[in-house]
Amino acid sequence: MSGPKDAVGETMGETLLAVDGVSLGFGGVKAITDVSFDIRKGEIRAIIGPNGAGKTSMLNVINGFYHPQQGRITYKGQTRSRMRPYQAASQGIARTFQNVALFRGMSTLDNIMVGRTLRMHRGLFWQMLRFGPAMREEIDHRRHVEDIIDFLQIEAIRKTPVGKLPYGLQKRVELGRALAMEPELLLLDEPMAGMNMEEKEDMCRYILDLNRHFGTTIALIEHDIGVVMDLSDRVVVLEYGHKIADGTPEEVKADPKVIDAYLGVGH
Ligand SMILES: Nc1ncnc2c1ncn2[C@@H]1O[C@H](COP(=O)(O)OP(=O)(O)OP(=O)(O)O)[C@@H](O)[C@H]1O
Repeated sequence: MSGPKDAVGETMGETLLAVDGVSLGFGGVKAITDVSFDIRKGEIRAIIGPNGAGKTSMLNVINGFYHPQQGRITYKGQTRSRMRPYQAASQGIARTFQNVALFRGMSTLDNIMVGRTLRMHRGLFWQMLRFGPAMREEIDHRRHVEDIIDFLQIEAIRKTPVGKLPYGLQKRVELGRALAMEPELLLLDEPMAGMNMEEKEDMCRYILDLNRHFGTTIALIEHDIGVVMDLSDRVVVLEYGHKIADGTPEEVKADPKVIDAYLGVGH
């Protein structure tokens, strides 16, 4: 597994997304309380914290799935308190889920093609005729999907129904579907959950390659602290819905609040 990144650190800079004073509750349950942090262009930003800390809720706020009762999200300079997930997607925010969310009966290739639908401009009429501009567009989409299949080294399973694949490969296909949207900001919810050591190392490599070679900004939730420390440029730590720390992996690791709340538990 690679060590901390240096190359990206040099190009990292302007704020891509800012979370400002966000609070989110479900009835009596406060999932997030007055949390602020930013994600800079080109970085890998980890969100960590114990179970129930509000991490997944935060990803859901960022991609428009939940609307915060308080606070705002500013993405590429545009501030919003509400946005639908499809708007987030069309503005370049893609995500994967804690539990794989693929069409299990469909092949790897078709699942990744689904990720392209947002990028298709021609209407159904042209698509049905497979004629002129629609045909050219479909060829472009297929080429893009083939590039993703190459990148993720899943050529051998391109025709396999994803329900038949081992879990680690399903997670890789799900990453492929998110990549098909050509995201500027990629949200990964526990991309390594349930994986063995080798699968984790592979996934780490894909995430780092994506970030380094394609410049994709990544925000990820991950429970494996070793992975977080290796991959991330900066880490935000939540506990019971509150932000308790924010900084480089080294800063966060040394923070007594984090040690008490999180690292102290199993490390
Ligand atoms: N849809 C919901 N309805 C009611 N309560 C919810 C909902 N989603 C989350 N919560 C509650 O909000 C709090 C934060 O949950 P969340 O799933 O965001 O935490 P998490 O840090 O992602 O946890 P984990 O690491 O276990 O996935 C928890 O108390 C959870 O029970």
